[in-house]
Amino acid sequence: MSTAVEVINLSKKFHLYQDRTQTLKEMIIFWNRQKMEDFWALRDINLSIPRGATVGLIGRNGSGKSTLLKIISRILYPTTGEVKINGRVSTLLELGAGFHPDFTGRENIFLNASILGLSRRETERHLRDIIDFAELEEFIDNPVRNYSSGMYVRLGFSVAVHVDPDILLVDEVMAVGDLAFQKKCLEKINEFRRRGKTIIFVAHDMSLVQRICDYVVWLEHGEIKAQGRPGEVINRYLDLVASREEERMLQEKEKSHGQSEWNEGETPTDQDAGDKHEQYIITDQTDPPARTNRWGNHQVEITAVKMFNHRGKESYSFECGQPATIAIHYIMHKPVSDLVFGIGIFRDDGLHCYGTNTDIDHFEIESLPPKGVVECQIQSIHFLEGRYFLDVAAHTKEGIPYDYWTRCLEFSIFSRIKDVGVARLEHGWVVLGNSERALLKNKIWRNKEQ
Ligand SMILES: Nc1ncnc2c1ncn2[C@@H]1O[C@H](COP(=O)(O)OP(=O)(O)OP(=O)(O)O)[C@@H](O)[C@H]1O
Repeated sequence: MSTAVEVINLSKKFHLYQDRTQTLKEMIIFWNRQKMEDFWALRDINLSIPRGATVGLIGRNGSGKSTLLKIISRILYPTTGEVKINGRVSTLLELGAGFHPDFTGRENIFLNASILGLSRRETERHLRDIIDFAELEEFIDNPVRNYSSGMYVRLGFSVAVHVDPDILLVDEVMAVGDLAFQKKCLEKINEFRRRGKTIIFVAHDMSLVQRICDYVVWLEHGEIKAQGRPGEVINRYLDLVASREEERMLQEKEKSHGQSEWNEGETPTDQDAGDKHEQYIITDQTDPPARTNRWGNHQVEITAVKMFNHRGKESYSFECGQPATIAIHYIMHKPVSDLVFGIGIFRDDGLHCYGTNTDIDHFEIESLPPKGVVECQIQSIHFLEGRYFLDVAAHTKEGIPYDYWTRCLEFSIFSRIKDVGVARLEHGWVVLGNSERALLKNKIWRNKEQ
């Protein structure tokens, strides 16, 4: 198979100017003393992309993906190394690149197409298709400075695909368009794949990369961390993202540790507790409480709350569907007979996602040591990707709080699948013909009768 793009020992250095002057006077005096630092955005990249491959460039912000794409499309030049290209390249980089804001959409089509190597006559031949694909008929003679970001991206994508390139380079612009346009872009990309074109695109949406790429290159600090089949590379990348997130959450928890502890003398009364509870519920409708909040009569005190992952390691970052354990450490200052432990999980926009307690779950607490740990063991935490907050409480069966602790900790969920909503429902899909459907109905009906 012949090679479409070959990147050989490529590195790119930027000069970063550290301008420390504060005033005009300082600028004039120190104009030639600006401190300049070298920054290597890419280091020793070697890649060989075969013709017809769809390649995803992944990596965290600032890892060098766009810089690599710009060098391949000859917008930037490498500091060392070289790029060999086999075929006509069309690029869709950041929003509005290659557009003049004062020109109309129509004028920009000609400008953009000429940058991408099309003659005026060729552009005229494709003009109708470009406008139709971009769905900009009504606005095509307006200056593009009046366009929305979605309109910009539609026009840019439309030109980029209609110049009939051999190699299509797309930075993460698809995320800007609406769902209908994203679908159209994907159809076009799939059509390109069928026609054996080479596509290199930058994406943060791993499910998209998984779906359409044959090959993935993962950049980290300007170097290739891994490359190969999408499943393997994406899993390694997501594992690293998850472990960094876990570290961050642990550090944040350590930082906030102690902030929510209450002082002996400040223990609120039951009356205060009732008031605060009400306050909390009201705030919860629109804006979750910004800080942790505690109240109760302190006969049973929650001394610490921790979360653990499926390996039993303390963790505040979980993959959707994995087990999670909430451990509530308590001390009983006075023996109590009707103790209930509860949890509440809130999304960062305040949505109450789940709540339960030992009473609802009919978990009878018969003899409780004066000091111990109660664990809520969740088999699969099915919330979708996002930030969540945990409330824990020890209270009587009537709901009188011994210790009620809102937002006692924050945790995050990440997911390799991009379904939407609040929680993942375990499900499957089947396709049935009409006769099978009828059989199935009969079966369900018979089952009901039994
Ligand atoms: N013209 C420039 N001058 C100086 N530094 C630059 C320039 N362009 C990019 N950089 C730096 O190079 C690094 C890589 O940037 P690049 O845009 O390639 O990253 P990226 O992986 O595409 O990030 P993102 O996912 O946020 O788009 C960043 O630290 C960025 O600040």
